[in-house]
Amino acid sequence: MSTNNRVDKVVPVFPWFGMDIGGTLVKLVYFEPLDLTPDEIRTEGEILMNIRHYLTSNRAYGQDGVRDHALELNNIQLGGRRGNLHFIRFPTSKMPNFIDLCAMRHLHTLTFEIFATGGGAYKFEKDIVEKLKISWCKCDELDTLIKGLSYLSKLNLKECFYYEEPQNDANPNKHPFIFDTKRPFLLVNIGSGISILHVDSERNYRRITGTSIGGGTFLGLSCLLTGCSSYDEAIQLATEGDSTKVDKLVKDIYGGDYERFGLPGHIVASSFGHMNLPEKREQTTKADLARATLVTVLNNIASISMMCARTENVDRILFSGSFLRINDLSMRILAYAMDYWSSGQIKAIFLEHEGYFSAVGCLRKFIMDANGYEHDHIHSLQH
Ligand SMILES: Nc1ncnc2c1ncn2[C@@H]1O[C@H](COP(=O)(O)OP(=O)(O)O)[C@@H](O)[C@H]1O
Ligand SMILES: CC(C)(COP(=O)(O)O)[C@@H](O)C(=O)NCCC(=O)O
Repeated sequence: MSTNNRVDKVVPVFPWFGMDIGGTLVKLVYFEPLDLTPDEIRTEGEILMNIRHYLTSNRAYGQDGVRDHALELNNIQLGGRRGNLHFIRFPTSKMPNFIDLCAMRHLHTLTFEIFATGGGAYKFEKDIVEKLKISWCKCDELDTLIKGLSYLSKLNLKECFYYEEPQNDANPNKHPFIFDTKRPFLLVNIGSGISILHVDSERNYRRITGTSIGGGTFLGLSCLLTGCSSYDEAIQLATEGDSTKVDKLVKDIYGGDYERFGLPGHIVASSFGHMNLPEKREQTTKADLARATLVTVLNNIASISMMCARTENVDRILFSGSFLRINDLSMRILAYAMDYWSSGQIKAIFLEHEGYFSAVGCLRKFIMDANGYEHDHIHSLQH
């Protein structure tokens, strides 16, 4: 650690990273300092300078790594320094290659600290500590999720948004939502699986429940049913498909609405309910199957989230997680479902940095720990 005289704060040694090694994707946030002093540049050393140039001058790293350029936050203040925040992802299945690449680029000859979270922070710890010399600090993924959310929603006033008229595809209708973390809300994190949290404040939350039917289910079933091989392809197919060719609707069973219990004819009575009949199977396309898979997963998420919001007595549901990446369709379906089933009482809110909050939370914790803020501990209760 070194002391920064300009702001009288302890500035941790560069490089500054936060990392979330999830069930499907690794999310890496990198803070690129823009205010390096001539002295710092002189002592930075070749390896660090190469890392900085490599990460900031490329948008793709090998075949699998991507820098989400559109999400970059420029010229921000973090830990008393000015810089750009970069958002990078790659598949968790490539984690062993990543560790080897770091060793090849001589990262193991440097001494620095990385705060990491997600299941992979535990699963890959032994390998990382053995092959690289870095100090590996594990953080809880839900603590850092809330920390990162709180930080980014304050930093970026356009972080949160909602749809005014979600069912109207022709109208973007995306509006910024000024988010107040002091009032309770539900946080539904749609990653490989799903965790649902009741958040009272940044320091106080409960994990209410979860479900295994999440982003991994959509991707896995889409690959099985359509032969596609990536998330982007699955989403593209779903956008083009018609789920009513696959799902049995209330009107397919009743010939109209089931009025007594308020079930309109257009809602799904049975997901994939048409697929037992050979003639129906013949009429469906890959796109229809991808769309039905998406709608099945979303209906389940919407119904569990709505039930939780009602029992927890909250009127805002925030949806995070990389499942919502390039997925305007799903956000609109969720927003419409919340609006429809709550008669406008419960609002669905979405986030620009989708799956990156836990990684940002790690970075923030790294800066705070350097400054000895041990008491910034989020109070988490198990259900
Ligand atoms: N490039 C991608 N590759 C794989 N899955 C992706 C990609 N982009 C979005 N997804 C979706 O995001 C989900 C993972 O979300 P994420 O929040 O990163 O969870 P995790 O932390 O479990 O990796 C996947 O299951 C998939 O539905
Ligand atoms: C185990 C997990 C917290 C891991 O997080 P992820 O990598 O999926 O983001 C999540 O997949 C989850 O909450 N699954 C649902 C488990 C359940 O409550 O049934």
